[in-house]
Amino acid sequence: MAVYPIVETFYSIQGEGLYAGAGAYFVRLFGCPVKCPWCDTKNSWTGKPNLSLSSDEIANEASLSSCDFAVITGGEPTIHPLQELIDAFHERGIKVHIETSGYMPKNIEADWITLSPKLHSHTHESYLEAADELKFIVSSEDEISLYLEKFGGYLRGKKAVFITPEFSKSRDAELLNSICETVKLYGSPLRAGWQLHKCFGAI
Ligand SMILES: Nc1nc2[nH]cc(C(=O)O)c2c(=O)[nH]1
Ligand code: SF4
Ligand SMILES: [Mg+2]
Repeated sequence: MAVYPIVETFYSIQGEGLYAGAGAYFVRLFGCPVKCPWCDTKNSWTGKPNLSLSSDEIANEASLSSCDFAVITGGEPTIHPLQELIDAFHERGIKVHIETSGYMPKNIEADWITLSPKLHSHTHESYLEAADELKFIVSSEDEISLYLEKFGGYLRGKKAVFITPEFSKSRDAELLNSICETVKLYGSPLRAGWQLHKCFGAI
């Protein structure tokens, strides 16, 4: 049975994306080769994991909560062999959402895929095609244009494409205004994104 390096597991509300506001069981796996300078979970790739848990141990703990779905995040969770963990959740009737940057080629089947490609890192085509929703994390107006130039060909058919301010810029009036103007200009599937859990003081 696979054992996973864990930063933390917790039951909270999904703070991001189309499922924002729903109860979700989070599994934050350790390790990320992408190393974004503004990463808000640097403890997921610096230092060491806090514990190791098997797929059954993780899914058993989640099944004690009332969650409909688990969110496997990181770090970059897809550097680990995830299918066994996904199957363990499914055996217990829990759906699985994955948060990835698309760093690895897609080799898993999940119920929902949130892809947050990064401008400085390679994004595998397989995730760009399969993702249910996209999330562009932006630090400046220029980055909004760069994301749309680089990934504009993949927006069609997505359930939503969020443009979300990087957390230290989440009160930057100029950047927020640029996000609103971009959404107004292009329309669907673009949406202004936000981190709801941080407004609620949740993890
Ligand atoms: N509440 C909550 N929702 C989240 N959605 C995506 C998260 C992530 O860190 O990937 C996250 C997170 O860290 N907390
Ligand atoms: S891909 Fe995600 S976890 Fe990895 S450094 Fe970037 S923001 Fe942090
Ligand atoms: Mg987070």
